[in-house]
Amino acid sequence: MHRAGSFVAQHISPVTAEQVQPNGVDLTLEAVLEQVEPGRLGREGKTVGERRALDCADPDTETYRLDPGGYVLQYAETVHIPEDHVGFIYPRSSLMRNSCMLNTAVWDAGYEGKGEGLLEVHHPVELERGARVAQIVLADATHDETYDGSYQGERTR
Ligand SMILES: O=c1ccn([C@H]2C[C@H](O)[C@@H](COP(=O)(O)OP(=O)(O)OP(=O)(O)O)O2)c(=O)[nH]1
Repeated sequence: MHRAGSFVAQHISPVTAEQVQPNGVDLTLEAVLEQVEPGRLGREGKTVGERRALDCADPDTETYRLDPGGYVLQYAETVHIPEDHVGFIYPRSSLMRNSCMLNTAVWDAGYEGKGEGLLEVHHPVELERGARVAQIVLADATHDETYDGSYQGERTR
C-alpha cells in the first residue's frame, strides 16, 4: 500500500504545505549537474565520475535553460525513508508534459540524505532553482536490515 502525502511529509525536511500532494510530496530543484568523466561499475565497487554543476542561464531568477540531453538533478530536501517502507520518485506531471523525464532508483528503508535523479530532457526547458520538479511516494515494504551504503547522509553534513 502506498502512504498518503501527509505521512510522506513527516519524513521530508524542509517541507511546505504546497509540496504535500494526495499521494506523495513534491521535491524541489537545488542544482543541475552534467557528468564530465566516465564512472565505473565493477564486479566489486563503483565510482561516480566527476560531475560539473551548471550555471544558471539567468542568475537573477536562478533559471537553468537546458538543451536536450541527460543531467543529474539534485533535490533540495532531506529525505528519510522510514523502516518498513521503500521510496520511489516520479516526475511532476508538468515536467513530463514538457517532454522531460525524471528517473528513479530504489530509495531504501533507513536511507537519509538529499538524493539525486537522472533528468532526461527531450525538448529545451527552463527550470528555476527551488521549483517543484519531482514527487516522492512511499510504499509499505518488508526488508532485510536498513540502508547503510555509501550514500547514507549525503549532502546533509
Ligand atoms: O533515484 C534515486 C534512488 C535512490 N537514491 C538514494 C536512496 C538510496 O537508498 C541510495 C542508495 O541507492 P542504491 O542502494 O541503489 O545505491 P548503490 O549504487 O547500490 O550504492 P551503495 O551500495 O553504496 O548504496 O540512493 C537517490 O538519491 N535517487
